[in-house]
Amino acid sequence: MAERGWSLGGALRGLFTSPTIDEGTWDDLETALLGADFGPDLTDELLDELRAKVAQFKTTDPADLKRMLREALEERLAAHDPTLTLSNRPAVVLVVGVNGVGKTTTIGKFAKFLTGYGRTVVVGAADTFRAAAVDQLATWAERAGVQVVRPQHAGQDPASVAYQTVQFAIDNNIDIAIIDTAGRLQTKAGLMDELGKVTRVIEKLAPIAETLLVLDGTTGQNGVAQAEAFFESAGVTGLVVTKLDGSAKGGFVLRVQQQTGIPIKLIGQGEGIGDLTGFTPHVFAASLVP
Ligand SMILES: Nc1nc2c(ncn2[C@@H]2O[C@H](COP(=O)(O)OP(=O)(O)OP(=O)(O)O)[C@@H](O)[C@H]2O)c(=O)[nH]1
Repeated sequence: MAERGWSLGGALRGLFTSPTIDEGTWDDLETALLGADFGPDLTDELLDELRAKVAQFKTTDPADLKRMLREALEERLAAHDPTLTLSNRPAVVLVVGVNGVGKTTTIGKFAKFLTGYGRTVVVGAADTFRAAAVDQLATWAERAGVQVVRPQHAGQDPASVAYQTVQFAIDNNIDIAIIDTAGRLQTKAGLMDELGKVTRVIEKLAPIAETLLVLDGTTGQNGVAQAEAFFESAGVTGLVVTKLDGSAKGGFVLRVQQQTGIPIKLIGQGEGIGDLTGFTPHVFAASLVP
């Protein structure tokens, strides 16, 4: 398996080639986990658990420690169900997040991903604050080969564009309607309330299958705060972590899922249309600790 930028592989290399587990091993492991953005609490928790296991199995072999680390990560990553619930017809997916985290890009990639599984998709441009945002979504829709519902005039109420998108899906028998929303800071109460309105209006036509919060994988504790605020205002059902490519922050994925209890459902690893994958705990753990 090719090593990912967010893998711990590089940071752990020296550690697991030393002949025996000693105090230096634990110091180096702590540095590697903190550097990869697991955060202090999770890092301590992992170190305590691994020290106990190493003692229990009376091993001094770094290869055993490596396997135990991979297993500890996988067990935690698998504590939440990453399955996307898209069986309603139409399945409505609302995509939310702060500015610039990669919402629109994610929607383009997600539309392509779904059509690859034979699903029909329409995307709705309910980001009506910026004309450029609508054009950007339309460009991604074209690349993905799916239809787009645009606002009928500048500044149209985002809830009404969302409604029209779901109506379009119903009228045209389309499987999945994905709705792009404007980026908003989680601290702006008015904008967060607007998401509640978008949700209520959509639900006049169809239940929302998934509300996906897009998080930039390099934002650390602030990403956790974003997840908590959006969870309260918008009832987030899943997280999408983007920009993991070129970041050394793979630990963020576990940290944000563990601290918020919201499952990670998709992972973005690049700006290309194919750079989105489902989240498979086993595969992710094996990539983190190769
Ligand atoms: N490297 C990398 N870049 C990404 C990824 N996802 C998105 N981007 C880049 O992040 C930037 C912002 O992406 P957008 O999709 O416009 O973000 P947005 O959340 O829709 O932005 P607003 O509409 O302003 O809120 C763009 O330059 C994207 O190419 C990713 O997984 N990896």
